[in-house]
Amino acid sequence: MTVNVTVTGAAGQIGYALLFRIASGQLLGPDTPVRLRLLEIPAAVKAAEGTAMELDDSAFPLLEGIDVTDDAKHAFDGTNVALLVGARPRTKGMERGDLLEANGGIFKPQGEAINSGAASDVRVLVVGNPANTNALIARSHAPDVPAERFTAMTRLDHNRAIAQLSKRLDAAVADVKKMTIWGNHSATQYPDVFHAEVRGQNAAQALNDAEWLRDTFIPTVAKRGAAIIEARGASSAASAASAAIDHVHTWIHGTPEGDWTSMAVVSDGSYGVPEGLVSSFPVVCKDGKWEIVQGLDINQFSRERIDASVRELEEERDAVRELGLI
Ligand SMILES: NC(=O)C1=CN([C@@H]2O[C@H](COP(=O)(O)OP(=O)(O)OC[C@H]3O[C@@H](n4cnc5c(N)ncnc54)[C@H](O)[C@@H]3O)[C@@H](O)[C@H]2O)C=CC1
Ligand SMILES: O=C([O-])CC(=O)C(=O)O
Repeated sequence: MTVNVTVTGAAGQIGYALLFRIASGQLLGPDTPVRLRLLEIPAAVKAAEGTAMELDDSAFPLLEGIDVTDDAKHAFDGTNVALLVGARPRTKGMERGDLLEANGGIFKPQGEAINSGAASDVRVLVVGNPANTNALIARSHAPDVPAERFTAMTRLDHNRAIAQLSKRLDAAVADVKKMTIWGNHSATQYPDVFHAEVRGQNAAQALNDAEWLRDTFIPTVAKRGAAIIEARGASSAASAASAAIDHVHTWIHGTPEGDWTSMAVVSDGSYGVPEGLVSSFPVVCKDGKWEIVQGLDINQFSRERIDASVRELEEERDAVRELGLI
């Protein structure tokens, strides 16, 4: 059956890297036809139409149709997978906190449109920053959609952490399992290697280097977004699109046996993260559903870092509450 996929911010740099991969079957699999709905602001509709022309020109066998619109209601009508990418990206020198107000207004009407028109199986991934809190806003305006369908992206952080660890241990990326990102998709995020495994061995033990972990690994992963901006003069785009593909593919098709992934999901109170916050956890996916991995032993070092990132999420929640956005 054909799956309707909505992409917001379709004319942006992530959109440009993402759409061709969706249309080629990498999001949903090689047997699933897809219909795309591209949502943009009026000023960027023409550019999105240009991308749609290129999608046509690629003659993707799985692509059944493309609609470009500036109307959120139309964009989300009957949607099965909604990728909320459109937002104001952080530019040089800008703090993520500044983004809250600029982006909050976008995600309220989009949540309402998802609530009123999306398919009953809709799955939502928020990529646009501040992703966790934007997901919180969208979710709070979609009371009829089950909370577990709203997620935010920390898969890029997860992939960055795997890449850094595999380099350090001279291991293949595929040899790293059970990486975890906790908390917010921001510089306070906590990439946790204490439960990770490299070639079957505990990663923290394999590293045996608390200093590198604390002073190099964690800040490198947590500040990678800023480092890319510094280097490219623009924020991560192809790697972000790749992580969005990974996130939804894993959600639908499942995590491999003996592994898990990281997703920011609506907290049920697990690991002391207040209920309702959209926070990153280790999750396993099966049959199109995610579940937080339970029972992990959290040491003091990890506890402090998880708590700090969760505190930031609470502050963001309080700020958008004050702005009347939730
Ligand atoms: N969660 C994550 O790991 C990552 C998140 N991001 C975030 O993703 C977002 C998009 O990044 P880029 O594509 O590089 O930005 P971009 O500026 O190239 O594109 C954003 C697009 O969104 C559109 N847009 C703005 N408001 C909209 C609305 N209300 N409805 C529909 N479209 C709208 C703009 O017209 C623009 O075309 C940014 O917020 C960025 O910070 C980027 C990298 C990683
Ligand atoms: O900070 C940004 O705008 C881009 C971002 O989220 C990342 O690269 O992780």
